[in-house]
Amino acid sequence: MGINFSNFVRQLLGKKQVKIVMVGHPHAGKTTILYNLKLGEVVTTIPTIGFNVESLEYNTIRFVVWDVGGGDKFRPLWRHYLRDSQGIVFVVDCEDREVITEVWDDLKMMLQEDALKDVAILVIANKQDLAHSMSVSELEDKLDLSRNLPGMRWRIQAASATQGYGLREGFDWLADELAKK
Ligand SMILES: Nc1nc2c(ncn2[C@@H]2O[C@H](COP(=O)(O)OP(=O)(O)OP(=O)(O)O)[C@@H](O)[C@H]2O)c(=O)[nH]1
Ligand SMILES: [Mg+2]
Repeated sequence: MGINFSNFVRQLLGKKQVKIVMVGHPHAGKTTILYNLKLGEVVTTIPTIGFNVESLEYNTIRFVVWDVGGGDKFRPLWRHYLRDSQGIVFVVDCEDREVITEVWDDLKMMLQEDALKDVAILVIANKQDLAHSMSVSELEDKLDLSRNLPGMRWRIQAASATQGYGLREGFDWLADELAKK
């Protein structure tokens, strides 16, 4: 029979639900991304105090996406949000070449935790619509993901949350990776 048993059970029980946590520097575009994917439109945002959480439906998966404020006050709390997540979306404002290192150093430390060794990491190289933004290859050099995340699943996706491109491709990759487990 061609039917896979776990898919069959899933059809009976409903979609597989996974927790995704979106982190990044303040102003990187996390909330804009969340609501673009949820509502299909660009909403006016204010800096997130605490978090927003929304569910997004994919074919066989329901993402529960936590968009956590990037401000200094909230960054120490990322670790708690990340703890039981299956996917991490790291959003980078590619127009800003200075701030990335500091946030990446924090996140790299958190990713050392054993509980996170199986997470899939989607890096959104956001604000590609701006003339002087870093390209994907420049960002890849800066983050040095192969060296910093040995053995982990990751992808860098060029995107513009305000223009609406790149987001679907990135989250499709995440859904494919997480459907495998
Ligand atoms: N040009 C451009 N602007 C963007 C893009 N994505 C987001 N923005 C703008 O960047 C600003 C900050 O976006 P937010 O989504 O609030 O950023 P955030 O990462 O949620 O910030 P915090 O909640 O403070 O952590 C807003 O003015 C957005 O319209 C993009 O792809 N291109
Ligand atoms: Mg926000």
